Amino acid sequence: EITKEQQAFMKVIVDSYNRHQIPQDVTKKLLQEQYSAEENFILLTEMATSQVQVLVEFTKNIPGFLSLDHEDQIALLKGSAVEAMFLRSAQVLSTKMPNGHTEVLEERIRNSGISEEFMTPMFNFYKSIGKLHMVQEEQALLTAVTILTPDRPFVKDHPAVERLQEPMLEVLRKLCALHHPREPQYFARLLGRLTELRTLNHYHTEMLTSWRMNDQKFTPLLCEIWDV
Ligand SMILES: Cc1cc(C(=O)O[C@@H]2C[C@H]3CC[C@]2(C)C3(C)C)ccc1N
Repeated sequence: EITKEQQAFMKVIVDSYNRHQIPQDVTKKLLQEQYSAEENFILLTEMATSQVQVLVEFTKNIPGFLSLDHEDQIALLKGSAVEAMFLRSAQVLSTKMPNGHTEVLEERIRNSGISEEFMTPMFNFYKSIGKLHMVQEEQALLTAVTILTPDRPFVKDHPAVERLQEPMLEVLRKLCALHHPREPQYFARLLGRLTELRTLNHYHTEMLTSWRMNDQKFTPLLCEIWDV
């Protein structure tokens, strides 16, 4: 079963995942600020910016990450940011939010200048994540596994990243068996979500381009992480 050192390893990741939540003031604003496409976009920009900050803090605490080649650290962060954000917001939307917040956030996302063709795959993903009823340990480890994907663009030392990702996949597999004993395929379904996540990268790039075209303003951090 899960060994002592795997438990310690998992605790580091889960504590970091829970410690770095999206600041309350951002989620509070979701309910307060008035409701226009412009205002909604500004809120999403704040949310995305704080999600990137949370992502960077979480990533730094993944055991072994800071001992990777520095350029590979950046390549992994930039390559996984969108997926980690969609994962985090899917979890926020499907569990964390006090009831009532979810609908408001969903409405604001739907009315923020994101065109319909990206909305559908995005919300389909949110629904498919919600149906999994992941426990928080699984959410934290799945996010860490996503960040440590060796085949991101510009990653030089693949084997070094694989050596970090493998033990995480092993713990995640055991967790799934532990928390979902009657669903032997649960782990496979979880990894299947990562494939679905990759398709969202493409839609996200289109979202950024269409926002850019409408001359919407981005924050420096979002420009840096997505080279826009
Ligand atoms: C450059 C830029 C990017 C985003 C973004 O990616 O938002 C993410 C897409 C969905 C998944 C996480 C987001 C915050 C979301 C819930 C809107 C939002 C605003 C903005 N000015």
